[in-house]
Amino acid sequence: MLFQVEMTVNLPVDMPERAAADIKAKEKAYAQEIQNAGEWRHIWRVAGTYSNLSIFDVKDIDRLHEILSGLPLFPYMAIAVKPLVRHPSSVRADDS
Ligand SMILES: O=C(O)CC1=CCC(=O)O1
Repeated sequence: MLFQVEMTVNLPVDMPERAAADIKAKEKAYAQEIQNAGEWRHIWRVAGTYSNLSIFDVKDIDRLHEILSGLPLFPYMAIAVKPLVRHPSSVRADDS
């Protein structure tokens, strides 16, 4: 199943710089692991924001929730999920 996910990060203003750098490094490692596994298909920065737009390809919504709730930045993010289905006018042979 394909999902579009928008994540907006809101770190507390009083979070020490070192703690912020550490959590961002953990987030990157986790995100790259899921990308390499093929479940996190795209991640794009929304220009001018601290948000990303991502596409996930997972077996079900429970797996998506498992991934998202495991994000180190999860406690500091607003997340919006939209399920996607194939568009009848798409010229792509698959859903890549
Ligand atoms: O910086 C972000 O948009 C938050 C984030 C999600 C995965 C990642 O590596 O950073």
